[in-house]
Amino acid sequence: MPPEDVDTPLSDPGPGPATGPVVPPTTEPVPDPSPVVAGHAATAGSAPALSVRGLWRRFGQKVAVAGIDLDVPAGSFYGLVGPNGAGKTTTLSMSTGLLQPDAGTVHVHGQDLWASPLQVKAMLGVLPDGVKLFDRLTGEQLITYAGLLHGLDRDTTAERTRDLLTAMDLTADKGTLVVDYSAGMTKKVALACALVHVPRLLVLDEPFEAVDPVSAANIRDILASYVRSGGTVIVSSHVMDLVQRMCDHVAIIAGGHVLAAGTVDEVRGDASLEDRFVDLVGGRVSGEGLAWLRTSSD
Ligand SMILES: Nc1ncnc2c1ncn2[C@@H]1O[C@H](COP(=O)(O)OP(=O)(O)OP(=O)(O)O)[C@@H](O)[C@H]1O
Repeated sequence: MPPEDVDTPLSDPGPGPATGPVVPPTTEPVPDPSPVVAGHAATAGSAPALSVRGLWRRFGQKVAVAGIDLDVPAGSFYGLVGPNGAGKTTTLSMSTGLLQPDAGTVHVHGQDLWASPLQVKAMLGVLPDGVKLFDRLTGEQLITYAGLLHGLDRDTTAERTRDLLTAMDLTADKGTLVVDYSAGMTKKVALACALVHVPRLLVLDEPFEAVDPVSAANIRDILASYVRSGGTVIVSSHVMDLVQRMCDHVAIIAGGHVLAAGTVDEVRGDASLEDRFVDLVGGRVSGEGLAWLRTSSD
């Protein structure tokens, strides 16, 4: 039986102490995952990092997610794209234990999320949409709190907190209350909290929204390094160009359904991802529609 909905990623301490650097070392990169189409087997011999089957969620009369199947290969950098209201956040929330599905199963590295929520959540780093944080803590305190909740010892937590503050360009503001952070700073400190315990699977809902270009480039480097070392990242984004450049796999969802999924090259074919997205999703409207919006009287 699934647990009740949870509204903060910091509410579940992961078991066991963990050690090691904040971002897994890059000295032994793992090879890129082999091409996979969602719903099919992942890299031979290993369970997908995330496997969802028949995921459903309704809000009143609105079906937000209508029976989604998705396999995210271990070691992939996976983009989840779709128009506003497509069901991305609802899918990611159900895939990370933040929202109870009406039906369907979620497995993370082969383990059933709802049967073993604590074990599975210890493998997850989550940046949810509309992050709810303990914002009366300073940035430094918040990352420290996240590390300790996940069972890290104090020295490891302090070291990683320092490194993460540097990586997110938040060192100068480490003593500022999170409630006084800008939207981008809040996003970055939340991302630091998601990384501090070195999860096996990072699930990031719109991680670059409101983040400045330099910080975004730094975060992309951190995530790319994390993937090269064997971690798996799922990001939702509306920026097709970014997903095409950054991700190796992508799923396009709309209306609570998966329209296409696979490697980025498989999904986009000969077109750009953006053109493929518009082809599949449709919805372009003529710019001639808002005649009253013209400022010239001509
Ligand atoms: N708590 C809720 N109560 C009622 N309806 C909801 C709720 N959460 C989501 N929905 C509805 O479910 C649908 C999917 O929403 P969701 O937030 O998953 O979309 P999304 O793809 O993340 O959109 P966006 O790109 O705009 O963030 C939308 O129609 C939305 O209005």
